Amino acid sequence: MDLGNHPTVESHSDGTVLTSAPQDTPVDRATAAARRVLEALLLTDRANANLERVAEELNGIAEHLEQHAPEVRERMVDMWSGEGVTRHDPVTGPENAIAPPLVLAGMADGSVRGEVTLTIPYQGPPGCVHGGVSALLLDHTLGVANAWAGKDGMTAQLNVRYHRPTPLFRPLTVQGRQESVDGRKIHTIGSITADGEVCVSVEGLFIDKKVPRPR
Ligand SMILES: CCCCCCCCCCCC(=O)SCCNC(=O)CCNC(=O)[C@H](O)C(C)(C)COP(=O)(O)OP(=O)(O)OC[C@H]1O[C@@H](n2cnc3c(N)ncnc32)[C@H](O)[C@@H]1OP(=O)(O)O
Repeated sequence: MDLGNHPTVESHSDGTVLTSAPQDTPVDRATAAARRVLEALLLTDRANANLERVAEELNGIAEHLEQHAPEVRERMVDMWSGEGVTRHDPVTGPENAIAPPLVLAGMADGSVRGEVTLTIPYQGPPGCVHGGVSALLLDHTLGVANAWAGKDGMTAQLNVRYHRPTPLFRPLTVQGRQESVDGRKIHTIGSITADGEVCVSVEGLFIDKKVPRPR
């Protein structure tokens, strides 16, 4: 992808935040509220007599947002301008309601890491994180690790090993690190740990390829 100018381990200090932490802006507050709605819908009593009204009100909000939406092409240009690269993705994006969102920092040793606690919308097995969600978090984290290392690409392979169930409702540490670069091939590894134990580990092969930003 064309990531534009972004911090790298060569140019920035230990602990540099690489993704967009949620801010106190209307769009971030609205997205946080949507995240809260997603979770509340899963948790509320199925017999809640007001669900019909909830559906009407949520559809009303969606209609309002749709009425104020520019053409998708135009919106995409705006989305990918400036800092946009980390504001809308499904892992770290504060503007994306399906993102937890995970905040990642770059370390002086070349790794990137962040902490996140996942809740009911990300459930796979009872009380545990869905394996696809873990793969999503790690794919993106490896992508950010590549950007931090200064050579990024597109995922060609992601080999995922699930060592033990990944718990919901507990702090998880997500990390990634570029291992080596061989021409256009980039090898990157990562893991999700809970209470110091590895739940998921990945090895990724990325290929250096630039997908231009919409203009
Ligand atoms: C702070 C800002 C943060 C911002 C950070 C944001 C991070 C976002 C991270 C998101 C990451 C994603 O989800 S990316 C989206 C998911 N991935 C994709 O959609 C990729 C779809 N696939 C493709 O576009 C393509 O197949 C590519 C790019 C992977 C490769 O195509 P290509 O460019 O034509 O390259 P090609 O000539 O085929 O291959 C080049 C060399 O790589 C090898 N190769 C290619 N594919 C594979 C493969 N799957 N497995 C093994 N080897 C492979 C070839 O054999 C060849 O080796 P040799 O003959 O040279 O030895």
